[in-house]
Amino acid sequence: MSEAAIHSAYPAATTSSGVGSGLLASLDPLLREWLPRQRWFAGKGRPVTGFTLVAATELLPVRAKLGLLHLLVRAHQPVLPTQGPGPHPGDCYQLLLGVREALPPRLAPALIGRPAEGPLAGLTVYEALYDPRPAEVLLEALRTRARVGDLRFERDMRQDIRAGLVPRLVTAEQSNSSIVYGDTFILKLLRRIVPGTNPDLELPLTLAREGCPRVPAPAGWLLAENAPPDEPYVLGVLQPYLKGAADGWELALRELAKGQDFAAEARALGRATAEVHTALARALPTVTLGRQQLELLVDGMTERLELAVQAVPVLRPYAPALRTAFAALADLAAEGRTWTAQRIHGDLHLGQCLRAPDGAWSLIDFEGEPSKPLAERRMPQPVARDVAGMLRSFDYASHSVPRAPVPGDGSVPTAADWAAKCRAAYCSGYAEVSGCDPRTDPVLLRAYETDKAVYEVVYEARHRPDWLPVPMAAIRRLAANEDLT
Ligand SMILES: Nc1ncnc2c1ncn2[C@@H]1O[C@H](COP(=O)(O)OP(=O)(O)O)[C@@H](O)[C@H]1O
Ligand SMILES: O=P(O)(O)O[C@H]1O[C@H](CO)[C@@H](O[C@H]2O[C@H](CO)[C@@H](O)[C@H](O)[C@H]2O)[C@H](O)[C@H]1O
Repeated sequence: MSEAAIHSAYPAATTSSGVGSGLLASLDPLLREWLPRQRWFAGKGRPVTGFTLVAATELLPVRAKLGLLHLLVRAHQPVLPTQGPGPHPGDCYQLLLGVREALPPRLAPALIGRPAEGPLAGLTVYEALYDPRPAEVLLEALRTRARVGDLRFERDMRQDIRAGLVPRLVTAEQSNSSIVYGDTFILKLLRRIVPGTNPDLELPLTLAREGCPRVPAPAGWLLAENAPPDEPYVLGVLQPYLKGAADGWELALRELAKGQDFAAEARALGRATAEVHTALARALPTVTLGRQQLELLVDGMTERLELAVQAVPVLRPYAPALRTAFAALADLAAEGRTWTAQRIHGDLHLGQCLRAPDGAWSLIDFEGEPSKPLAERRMPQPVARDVAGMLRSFDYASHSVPRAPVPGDGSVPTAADWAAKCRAAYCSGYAEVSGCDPRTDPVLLRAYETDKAVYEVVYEARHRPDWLPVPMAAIRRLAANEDLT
């Protein structure tokens, strides 16, 4: 499809235009009900009290047989005491809405509703990504570098993107939404949108330029320009699809269930992590963290702990002991220790690692912790933070597979043995490539593992309460200062 065939009717950033507000008013009651049910909705547990339209673009005309609306919508919610001082404008979400007269039965699960009034009155509105046709429009727009209103579709011309690749929506649990095209490319559409350079595009582009093969090189990307406050929004990234790849989490659970160890893969993962870190340190600035910076880092960890205690009160009894892990780091800084910081992945765990059928590992999803401000996610940090994320993940895996009771005579490895072996192998692999074994800095590692476990407690309480016992078990061990490596 040519750019001309993609129709743009609404002016971009239609916050105050008559069409824009009429459109949102008609969608408001439907979105209030539908949005909080989505896996990627970040404001769970608080009602949505209203919406503001940030931008609306008509990718296919809504009065045609099939309409496609691209919306950036700010959802307003009551502010939590833990959110600190404002302003709190509400989270901005990217929505792709299909519009038809009636939904064919195969699209029934995608239904959002039928607006009673406004420009869409009498039509059926649904989640467009379930529908192949709108998904095709997105790929075609990337392929042809279309510009529609303020939407800018870009691509790397060195990668061949064939026309007509068949789309399918990824149904796995994720924080955003992804579409696979013909088992060749995968398009991740970010859901909670923040202005500015998004590391999910920035870091894979940087690594591709560095020739690092551990990350699929972006083939296309979608931006919104001129969105307030005048910084582009990164809305999506197209990357080569690693066909037949399995993620580290699936593989680890499979091996655990069979009673097999995972040390060889853990070592390969350590090597892959170090390759990525080494390339990032080459390409982007590194800084030295001295006493002052360390104090800020430790303050951040401590503050996150305090907020977590308020949000998830079962943490409270462990808080004093957990604080000592952070204080020990501050003590080292006070003695004059310094650390190097660089750009890192920021939310590394087994689910972010894909093993191709040939055994090669790739890292994906460089968005960082989605709940953190973008500026914080893009700050140089010690590599120990990513390492700690992976170490936590081996622990998560070992606690997630129900196993028959083990004899206790050492003949069958316990979950703890399994995780310990993975941890050691991962650190050895990391050291083989980087020349630096993360275990030689146990205070830093412990502080980051504690910080991560605290994050996980909040994450699980909010998104998957059944999983809460997994990070809580780690919290108990970290608080008891048990040897983790
Ligand atoms: N390049 C890729 N090749 C194959 N599968 C991928 C690729 N990138 C992501 N995936 C799969 O897509 C899903 C979502 O990817 P991810 O980037 O982690 O999204 P999110 O940030 O929404 O969690 C994961 O299940 C992952 O395994
Ligand atoms: O992959 P995302 O960017 O969506 O990351 C978030 O969700 C993860 C869960 O899907 C969560 O990871 C936690 O659970 C994993 C098992 O499902 C485990 O491997 C990780 O170690 C654990 O942290 C992640 O923290 C969150 O940011």
